Amino acid sequence: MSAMSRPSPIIAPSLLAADFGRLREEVAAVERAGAHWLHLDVMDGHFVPNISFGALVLNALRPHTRLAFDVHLMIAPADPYLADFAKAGADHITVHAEAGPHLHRSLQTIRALGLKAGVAINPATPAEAVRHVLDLVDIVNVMTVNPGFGGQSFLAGQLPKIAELRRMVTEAGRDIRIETDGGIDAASAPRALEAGADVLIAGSAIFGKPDYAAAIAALGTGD
Ligand SMILES: O=C(CO)[C@@H](O)[C@H](O)COP(=O)(O)O
Ligand SMILES: [Fe+2]
Repeated sequence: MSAMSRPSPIIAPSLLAADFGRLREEVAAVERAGAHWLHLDVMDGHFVPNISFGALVLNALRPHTRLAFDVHLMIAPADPYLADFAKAGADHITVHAEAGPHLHRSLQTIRALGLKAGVAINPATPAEAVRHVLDLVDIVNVMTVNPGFGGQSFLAGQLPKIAELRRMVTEAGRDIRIETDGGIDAASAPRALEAGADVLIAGSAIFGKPDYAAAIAALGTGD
């Protein structure tokens, strides 16, 4: 699809790259700058080698923004915490296919909580891993870095997987968003969109820039 005919992507700034001493202001700033969703990376120091923040931070931010909270759980197991994140204000909860032990059950639980359900897959995980849960998901998150840290380089080898997932989603005939997560900047964004992603998650490429609105515009248009 050409850039001309492609619909505008959803832009989801990743809070992981924000100034943690000024989270409320940072969220307000990306909302003013035109962000569509806020991506919240929850890390447990076990499933991934880093610890970020948990439901208390979502709860504290929830009254201060209308942005949808797109919560990316990099925790294992996730199930004992799903209700906490729902209560704290998550709109979407994404769990990793690799986090186990029962992906199908985790997705059922998220839906039963009344939220949009997402599945994320690591770079080494094939697209096929999500085929049998496509009837339960609203979002597929394709990790374009190894999860755990912001500021890593985009793994272009994941582009064929994004394209394969786009074909699978089209065949499934369901309205499922495909996120590309990690290393997204003005150079990689158009490649991910061309492959079939429709949600761009970006931390450093937005919060690392002085002008958030310009940074968001640069991702959406590839300028
Ligand atoms: O889930 C993750 C990392 O595990 C991402 O959401 C990153 O936070 C994206 O950061 P950048 O690569 O855009 O800096
Ligand atoms: Fe993420």
